[in-house]
Amino acid sequence: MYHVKEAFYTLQGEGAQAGRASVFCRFSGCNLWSGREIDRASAKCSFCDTDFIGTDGINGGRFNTPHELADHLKALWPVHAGRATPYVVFTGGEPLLQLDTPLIELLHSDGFEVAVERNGTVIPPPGIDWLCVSPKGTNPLVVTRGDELKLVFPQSVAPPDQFANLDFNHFFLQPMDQGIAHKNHATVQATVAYCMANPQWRLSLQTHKIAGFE
Ligand SMILES: C[S@@+](CC[C@H](N)C(=O)[O-])C[C@H]1O[C@@H](n2cnc3c(N)ncnc32)[C@H](O)[C@@H]1O
Ligand SMILES: Nc1nc2[nH]cc(C(=O)O)c2c(=O)[nH]1
Ligand code: SF4
Ligand SMILES: [Mg+2]
Repeated sequence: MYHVKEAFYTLQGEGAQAGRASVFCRFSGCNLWSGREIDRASAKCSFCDTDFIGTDGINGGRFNTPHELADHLKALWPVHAGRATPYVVFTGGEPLLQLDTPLIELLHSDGFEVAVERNGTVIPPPGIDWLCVSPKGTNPLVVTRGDELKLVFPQSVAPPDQFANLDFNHFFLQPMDQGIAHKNHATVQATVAYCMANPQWRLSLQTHKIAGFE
């Protein structure tokens, strides 16, 4: 049984694939936070910007089999998509608590590329086409390779230096959203300054929030 908070068609807003049309599947639940505000301060990840409790979001629900969920996600990709490769992004919550090989294989057999946004503390199944890892505080990474490392910045206990030599093709810093408009905000300025002083790192802005397309 899969628990999905919400699923929707949009553009990837962040990182190296920003701007790409994507079906998002947001799984319910996370291993680093209950999702309840009352637990936030004591959670292993305390700056989360997402509601991932329950299955009550748009196109959310419980799915008994990988076939059911794959069909549900496939139906969100536009029929007249031309030459674009269909793309699904699994996020959450922590998607690797639920994503498994049968679901990945079904999506592959229908031509989808499969991407994952993960916190790095859960071992992924094989076959994922695009792995984004976003380390959280001192929670140990169980896998230190992937396509992109996207660190929310700043985290005092997780400075970028700690990750700069890991086996990734892209290194991004994403300003921590604290519910304040991005423009001219001190966190964005600090992130820009860090990337300018350490050009291995690139700026990732959450474009869906800035442009308001979601
Ligand atoms: C909500 S998380 C879900 C996936 C997974 N649990 C993870 O943490 O990577 C999706 C992305 O949003 C980022 N994120 C979460 N809270 C944020 C915040 N307050 N500001 C900026 N990015 C944030 C995460 O680091 C991650 O890259
Ligand atoms: N448009 C859009 N892009 C995203 N990239 C990563 C997201 C996430 O919450 O994992 C996200 C999201 O929530 N919306
Ligand atoms: S690990 Fe990801 S989903 Fe879990 S609380 Fe942190 S940002 Fe949110
Ligand atoms: Mg998000």
